[in-house]
Amino acid sequence: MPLLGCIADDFTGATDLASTLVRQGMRTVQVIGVPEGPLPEADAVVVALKSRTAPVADAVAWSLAACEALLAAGARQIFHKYCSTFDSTPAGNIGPVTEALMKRLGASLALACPAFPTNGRTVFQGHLFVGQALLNESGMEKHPLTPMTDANLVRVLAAQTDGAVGLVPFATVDQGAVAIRRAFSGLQDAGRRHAIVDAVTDAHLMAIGEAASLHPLVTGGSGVAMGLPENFRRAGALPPRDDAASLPPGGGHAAVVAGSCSRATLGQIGLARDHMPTLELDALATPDADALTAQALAWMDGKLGAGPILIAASAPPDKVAALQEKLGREAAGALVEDVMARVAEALVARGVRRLLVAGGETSGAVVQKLGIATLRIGAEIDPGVPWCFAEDAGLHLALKSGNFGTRDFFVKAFDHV
Ligand SMILES: Nc1ncnc2c1ncn2[C@@H]1O[C@H](COP(=O)(O)OP(=O)(O)O)[C@@H](O)[C@H]1O
Ligand SMILES: O=C(O)[C@@H](O)C(=O)COP(=O)(O)O
Repeated sequence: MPLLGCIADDFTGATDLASTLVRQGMRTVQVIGVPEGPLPEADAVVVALKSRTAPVADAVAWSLAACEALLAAGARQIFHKYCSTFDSTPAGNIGPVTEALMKRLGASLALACPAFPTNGRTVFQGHLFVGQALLNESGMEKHPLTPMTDANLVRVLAAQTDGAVGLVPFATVDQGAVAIRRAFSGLQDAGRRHAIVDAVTDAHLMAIGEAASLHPLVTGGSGVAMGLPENFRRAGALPPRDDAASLPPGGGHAAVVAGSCSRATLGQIGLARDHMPTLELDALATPDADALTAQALAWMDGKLGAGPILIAASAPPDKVAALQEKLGREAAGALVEDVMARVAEALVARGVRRLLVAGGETSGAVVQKLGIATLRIGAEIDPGVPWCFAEDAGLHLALKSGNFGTRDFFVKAFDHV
């Protein structure tokens, strides 16, 4: 019976969260899509949805169905995981999904904290920073699907929900769990339904987690989940675990599939070009899924075996914008996702058993195409990106958030499996 039931709005985010929970001593399993049968035995179950950019009604319906399955399995607390860069549109989906879960769980206030200090995401006076830059000057303002043009999270969340949004500021968070809990009560009394919570350090995240021990719903990035396992340990519900991150040894061919257009991923591709056979598909020159897939299939034959290979569709903002102008934002994304999913399927059919996918939506498309049902979580390559094992497919998978990982990530990742 899981103690913590988690609903993640994309697949890289789900492995990021699962990895955090494993590090904090919870046996954690990631389930792909709304669970249909009985849930695997674990301390925490993370349901990975591809709901970040889905229509609001779909995102709400899938999240509620996932919540239902987690509650039926016995989960005592629900965690709604979204991106540490608060990726969303004015329509949602962070606000509407949170509201729907609050109603289902009878929660009168939900905290919202995307901070992930280890990866440079901090929240101060309600403003989200990526490194030293405000969110809207971090490159995220050019994201292909969820451009983030405002760093003021109180304002961003308020645009997505009718529920009033308040702030628990740094000065309160820095005083610890008791002060934070008092601030939650104050906001609730003042009629707020949502509380953006500042956090600059892991100690802040631990204190926020402690203050939320009795909240039926917690929302945020993987960082704020860090403080939740300790609540269960304190209550005597979570025994010590020491084998949480072991996976079977990896083998077979190795490949990277990249569909993220983030600054970090573009840099990683730039470095990997000098280290592995690399194909860069040009979706703008060939805006046709069948033709792009055929190019990739023709190229990969004969390349597999000696070491990892890389196939990328990633492009800089001007080329992404040009393709979107031609096809529309969603159609452009969907076209490239379809190509990358078919490329991944072909790679696996040719013996790839260690597959690294860059990009959240891209990972969702790939994992769905491969028909994977569950993932076991292993050790991290870099913060937020673990190797995982898909038992049903006999496949090691790493799902890299576009923004995560050092510049040599694609090269070093295969030393870890
Ligand atoms: N050359 C391109 N032109 C337009 N869109 C692209 C291109 N390459 C990738 N994309 C799309 O950009 C989106 C990137 O999102 P995602 O995979 O979530 O990456 P990230 O993790 O960086 O957010 C996907 O929908 C992908 O299909
Ligand atoms: O919280 C994060 O930053 C990640 O876990 C995440 O959600 C990544 O999303 P993508 O950048 O779309 O991969």
